[in-house]
Amino acid sequence: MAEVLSEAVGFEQPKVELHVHLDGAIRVQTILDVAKRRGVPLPADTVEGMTQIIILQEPATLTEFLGKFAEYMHVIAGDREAIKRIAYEFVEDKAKEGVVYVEVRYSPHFLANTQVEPIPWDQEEGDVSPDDVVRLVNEGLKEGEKAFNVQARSILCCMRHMPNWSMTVVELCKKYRHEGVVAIDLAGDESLNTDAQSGHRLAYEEAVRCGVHRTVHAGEVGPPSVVKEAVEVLKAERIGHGYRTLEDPALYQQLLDQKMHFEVCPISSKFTGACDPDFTKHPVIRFREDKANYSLNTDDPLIFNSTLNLDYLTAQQHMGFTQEEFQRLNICAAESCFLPEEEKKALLTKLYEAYGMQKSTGF
Ligand SMILES: O=c1[nH]cnc2c1ncn2[C@H]1C[C@H](O)[C@@H](CO)O1
Repeated sequence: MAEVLSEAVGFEQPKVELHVHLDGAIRVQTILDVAKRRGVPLPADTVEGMTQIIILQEPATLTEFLGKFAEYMHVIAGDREAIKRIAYEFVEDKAKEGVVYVEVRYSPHFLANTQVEPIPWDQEEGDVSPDDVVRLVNEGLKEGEKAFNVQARSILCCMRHMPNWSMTVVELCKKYRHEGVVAIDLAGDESLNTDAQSGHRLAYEEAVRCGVHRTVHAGEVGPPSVVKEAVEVLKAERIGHGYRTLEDPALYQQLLDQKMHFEVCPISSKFTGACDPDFTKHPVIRFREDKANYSLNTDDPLIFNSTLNLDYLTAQQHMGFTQEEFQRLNICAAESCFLPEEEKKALLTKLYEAYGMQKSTGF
């Protein structure tokens, strides 16, 4: 897919990306390098070979997609140098894609090998805790920001199937809120667990109490009731994906009225089976027609073998998106980002200038 359209550029102006998983955006070369250094055996020893193993070749289910992380997470998890490296390289990759501001998310527990129960990816116990992971990612992002002139912030993920991790996640959000962590998320398999368990609810209550920003994966493959719960119970300020909101017209209208932000990931939604693979039927077309508040994002470019440009090109070539709409949705993304107000204003000014607009004549 990437090869066919690789020459064209969908939107060349500065972009904002709000929904991308750090552990779904690792370079294959880095996985190979780290595996070699640590002596971890892999089923292939070339970028091409490992890419074929990691990527989803055809539309699948969210559950099948989530299984792909097990192909390589054991290589990176528990290794300080690797964790910092993936964060740094991530910023470099975003700079090349023309992103000026990004919020990148991950589960600190999934990259740890101690103080996490159970220890993920069949690792032996080591000495990298979820707290260490957050510090290492912060360092990598900060160094990347300086080197590549991209503003990068992070979001820490709770995992649907691990409610016992969630209080630690919110505590880490609080601890590192002045070092680049801007919000909490709830990710994972919505199709297995449609009601948020009490561990997640308590963590989100604490987030509200402490002014930690909140986003929730909801309505990606789960029914509109998951979106409703995200908004009403978890007090989500943004919705990850949210496609199935359209099945509940009253809920959709309510979210339109309150200008809820939908973090849309077109290519992802095809490969996870969240949406019809025919892009001309994609929910984001309806979002566009209704002038909803939404952004375009990659989600997990490693596993979809994609780039942000490919998401924009897809919107342009299969859904009739215009440059003007790309500008509008990036301004929506900046307005809905989790930066403090002053920094958000500066980001908006940067976009208005790049797009040649007066702030007052925006959309
Ligand atoms: O699209 C997604 N939906 C739900 N969960 C996801 C998606 N992409 C990645 N994840 C999970 C797997 C990652 O290990 C985790 C944290 O980034 O979040």
